[in-house]
Amino acid sequence: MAVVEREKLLEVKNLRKYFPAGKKGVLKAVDDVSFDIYKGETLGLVGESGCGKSTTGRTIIRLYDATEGEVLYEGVDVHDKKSRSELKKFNRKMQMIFQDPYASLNPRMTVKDIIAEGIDIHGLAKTNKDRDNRVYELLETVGLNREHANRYPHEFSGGQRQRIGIARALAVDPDFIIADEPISALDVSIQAQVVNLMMELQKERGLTYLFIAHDLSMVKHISDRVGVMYLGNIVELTTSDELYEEPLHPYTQALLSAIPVPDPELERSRERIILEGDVPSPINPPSGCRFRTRCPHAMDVCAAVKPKWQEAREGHWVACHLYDEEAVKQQN
Ligand SMILES: Nc1ncnc2c1ncn2[C@@H]1O[C@H](COP(=O)(O)OP(=O)(O)OP(=O)(O)O)[C@@H](O)[C@H]1O
Repeated sequence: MAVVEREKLLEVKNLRKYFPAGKKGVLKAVDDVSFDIYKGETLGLVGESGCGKSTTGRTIIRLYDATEGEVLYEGVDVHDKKSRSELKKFNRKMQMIFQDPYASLNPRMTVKDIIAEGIDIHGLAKTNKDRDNRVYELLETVGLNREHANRYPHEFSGGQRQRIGIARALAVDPDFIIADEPISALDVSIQAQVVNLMMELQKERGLTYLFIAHDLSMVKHISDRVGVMYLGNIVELTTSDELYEEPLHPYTQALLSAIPVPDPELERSRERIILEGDVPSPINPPSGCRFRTRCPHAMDVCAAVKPKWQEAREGHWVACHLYDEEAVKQQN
């Protein structure tokens, strides 16, 4: 895939986001994460609940300050102290769509005012009529219509509310959108519609997406490349096709084995990989490797030395001692 030759829009370098966690010290929600996103691509980010996907997205867009590391947008660090006007410029380029279309829209505002918020902040409409027309156009872009403009969020279904959230994000004509589990709260029948809408908008407007999700099958459908997060780290990153066909990390293999396939015959014959223990929490991370049953090293090496982040094959990155013999040797 030509992705590797494309121009970088975003570079995330050694990003860490720690939260204070009482007497226990710090909670390492994001712990040294690095990746690039190329212009016009969709990078999927998957992993179990609590692994740090949302915190990564929120830190990139500056909803949180980074504890350490850099986020370069077109080569400029978004976390550097900037003037108000520079920050405003960034805010226009990067937008976010949230998981819960019920909670993320102000119930007291009309759809028109919700969508026009960014238009107002950035002074994009010269007159009220211009403002209205922009809102009507955006409603039509996301598959709603102008009659919806004066209604309130509670009058809409989940899928329609997510469309309103998308229209709100598009109102300032961004280049980059972080979609934080935009379909998780929706009925399965509606999920594909929202994903298809996002893909159409990407094609029409040249958008770049960071698409955060639980659902691995939908992520494959929308993403050019996919990163797998585990306990605040990205453990594997490659093209969507390669990740699903030849996953290297035992954690990715386990996540993929949990996706049911429609063919009952095939489903019965598949090996389902069971991960040891509960979903790990960064507040109390497991001391040994959770993948030891899959790993010939079968030792606590992961707890002692973090596996190196390396390109195991061209464009296919992984952090696992299965592919880091040097670290294993040092431990022996
Ligand atoms: N504002 C915060 N203050 C303290 N801890 C937080 C905060 N936000 C997230 N966390 C913690 O950071 C860790 C990562 O959370 P995050 O929401 O990023 O995970 P996630 O992978 O997006 O999970 P989910 O899919 O459940 O949203 C969790 O342990 C969470 O409890």
